[in-house]
Amino acid sequence: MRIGIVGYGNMGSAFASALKEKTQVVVYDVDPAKIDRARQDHVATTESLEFLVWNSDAVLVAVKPKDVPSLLEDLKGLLEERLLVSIVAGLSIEKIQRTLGEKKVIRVMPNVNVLVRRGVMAFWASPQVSSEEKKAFVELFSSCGKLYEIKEDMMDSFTALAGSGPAFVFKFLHAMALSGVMEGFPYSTALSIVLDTVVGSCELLKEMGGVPEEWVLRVASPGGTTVEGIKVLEERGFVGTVMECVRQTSQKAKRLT
Ligand SMILES: NC(=O)C1=CN([C@@H]2O[C@H](COP(=O)(O)OP(=O)(O)OC[C@H]3O[C@@H](n4cnc5c(N)ncnc54)[C@H](OP(=O)(O)O)[C@@H]3O)[C@@H](O)[C@H]2O)C=CC1
Ligand SMILES: O=C(O)[C@@H]1CCC=N1
Repeated sequence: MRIGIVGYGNMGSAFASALKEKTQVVVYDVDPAKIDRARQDHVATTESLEFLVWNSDAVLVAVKPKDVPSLLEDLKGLLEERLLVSIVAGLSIEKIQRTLGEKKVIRVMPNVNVLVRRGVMAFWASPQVSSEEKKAFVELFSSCGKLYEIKEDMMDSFTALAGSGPAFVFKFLHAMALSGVMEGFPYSTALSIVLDTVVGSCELLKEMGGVPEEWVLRVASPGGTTVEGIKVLEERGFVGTVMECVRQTSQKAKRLT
């Protein structure tokens, strides 16, 4: 499955870097600086959308929601039997088909971790996509990380948890690293300590199983240090704040396009 990527920004470049190891990839971007960057990254480029489509089996749409309407108009009439893979947040298959007609569309919600082949992605295919095409898509995109097939009505929730999720994790990492600075460590040392702690905790949970709260109790010794910190998180509504953060993010996805 040859892939043509429209938009070489954060996500287009992440997918290009992962997919070019597995298949033929060509990218197109309206910004000449992005085309230059793609060339520096040794990714094949084109300055023509037509060329990109004609030389692809699947076209990956990686532009911002505001740029989608005009791009879909440009793709109309070009796509023919090719697959359209959209990673645009909040953009339903129905909205895409309203412009393009009943084309083959796979809606994907990835996250930036595709850059290191550890993406967490969900997808949902329109009925026009054959089981062979779906299989080929799954095989290829699995090289970018983990794929979940979910119903389209859960896509906005997935966007909040996994698509935006890395930003929330990075905010937490920064907060912990700053705490380390307050305790007297240089920022870089504090960040390294925090990263190792977070990665180790995730690996422990994945390997040993159980739910996070069980492990909280294993860390928090009776009358010890940890429980003092937990009390502050409880008093300041940490869990509720995170839940509201995900809910607001998910709701925004519904208003995006
Ligand atoms: N960033 C993330 O972590 C995630 C993003 N997404 C989705 O991925 C999509 C892309 O996001 P992101 O990579 O961050 O965006 P970026 O702005 O980094 O990249 C988009 C690129 O597409 C270019 N572009 C705009 N219009 C066109 C066009 N008609 N043809 C070709 N290129 C065009 C833009 O140029 P210019 O800047 O000049 O407009 C820009 O270089 C969004 O729809 C977003 O919802 C999904 C999951 C995660
Ligand atoms: O912030 C956004 O709109 C996109 C979608 C998920 C992550 N970034």
